[in-house]
Amino acid sequence: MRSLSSQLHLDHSSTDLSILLNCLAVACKDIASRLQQGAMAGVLGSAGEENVQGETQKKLDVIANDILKDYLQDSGVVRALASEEEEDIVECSKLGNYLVSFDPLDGSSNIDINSMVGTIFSIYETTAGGDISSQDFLQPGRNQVAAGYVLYGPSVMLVLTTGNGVKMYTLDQRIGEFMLTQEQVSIAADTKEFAINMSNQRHWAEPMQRYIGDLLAGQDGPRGKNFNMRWVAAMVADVHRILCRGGLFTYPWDQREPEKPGKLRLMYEANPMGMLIEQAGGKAYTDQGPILDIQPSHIHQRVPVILGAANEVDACLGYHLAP
Ligand SMILES: O=P(O)(O)OC[C@H]1O[C@](O)(COP(=O)(O)O)[C@@H](O)[C@@H]1O
Ligand SMILES: [Mg+2]
Ligand SMILES: [Mg+2]
Repeated sequence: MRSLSSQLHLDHSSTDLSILLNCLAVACKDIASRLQQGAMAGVLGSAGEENVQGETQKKLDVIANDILKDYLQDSGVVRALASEEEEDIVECSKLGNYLVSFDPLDGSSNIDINSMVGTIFSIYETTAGGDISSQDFLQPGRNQVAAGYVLYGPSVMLVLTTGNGVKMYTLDQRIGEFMLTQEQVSIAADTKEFAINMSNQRHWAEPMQRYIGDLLAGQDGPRGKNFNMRWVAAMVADVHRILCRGGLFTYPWDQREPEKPGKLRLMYEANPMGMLIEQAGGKAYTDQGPILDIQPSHIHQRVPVILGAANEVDACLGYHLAP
C-alpha cells in the first residue's frame, strides 16, 4: 500500500506542490476529527453569522475555514488563499508560489443530520511576488495545477488530480495516513442515473425542463430507458458518486435570483470538480460551454453546472442547442 506522500514523490510533483498537498491533507484530517466528535464537542449548529454570500454559517463552516487558513498560512508555500467563508482573499507567505481557493465545508446543511460533507480545493501557480489581489485569482480553471476534495463519509477519502488522471486515497485511521486505494478513476460515457434538486423544477429554463422531463419519462419517453435519481445536497458527495459509479449531476440556472446565474461557486466548487471530472474522462459544462474555459470575473462568482458522464452531458447540452 502506498501513502499519499510516497505517491506525490513518484508523481514528480514539484516539492512545493507536494508540501502544499500534504498540508491540505493534514488540515482535512484535523477537520475530520472535529466532525467525528460532533455533538460531543459542541461543534454542531449555527455560528449565528452570515458569510459573504448571505448564507448562515454553521459552527463547523467557521472551524473548518480557520483550520485550513492556519495550516496554509504556516505552510510557507502559499502566496494567498480565497475561501467561501472569507469576503476577500487572505495573504499568506510572500515567498509562496501557490494560490489556493477552497470551500471549507461543502454541504453544510448535512452537518446537523450527521450526513456527508467535504472540503473542496483548487490550486493555481502564481509569480505574483509583490502585491497580490483578488485579480491574481481570476484565472480560467484550465490553469489549475491541482484540484481535489476530501469527503467526510463512513470513511474519509481524498480525491486528487495534479493533471495526470484522478487518484483516490482512503484515510487509514489507525495510522493517520491517506493510502492510495484507486489509481485510475474513470467515468463511463453512458449512464442511467442523474442528480438534480427536483424541487426547483418550476424555476428552470425551458431546455432543462424538457431534458429532465424526458429522463423522467423513462423507457416510454424519447430516451427509451429508465433513469434513477439521487441527491445528497452536498456537491462533494454527488460528484464522488459520479466518480465511483457514473451519472450526471446538474445545478442548473434558475430564475429565482436573476443576479445569480447559478447556485454553485466557480472558483471553489465548479472549477475543481470540473478538473476532476475531465481528468476522469467526463465532461463539465455550463449551458454555454466548458466550465474550465470561463474567465472568472469575481472570486465568489456563481455558475450553472452540468457534469459527469460524457454522452449524457452531451445529451443535456443538445436540448439547450435545439430550437
Ligand atoms: O440545498 P440545495 O438547493 O439542494 O443545494 C445543495 C447544493 O448546495 C451546496 O450545498 C452548496 O455548498 P455549501 O454547503 O458549501 O454552501 C452544494 O454542495 C449542493 O449541491
Ligand atoms: Mg459548497
Ligand atoms: Mg461551504
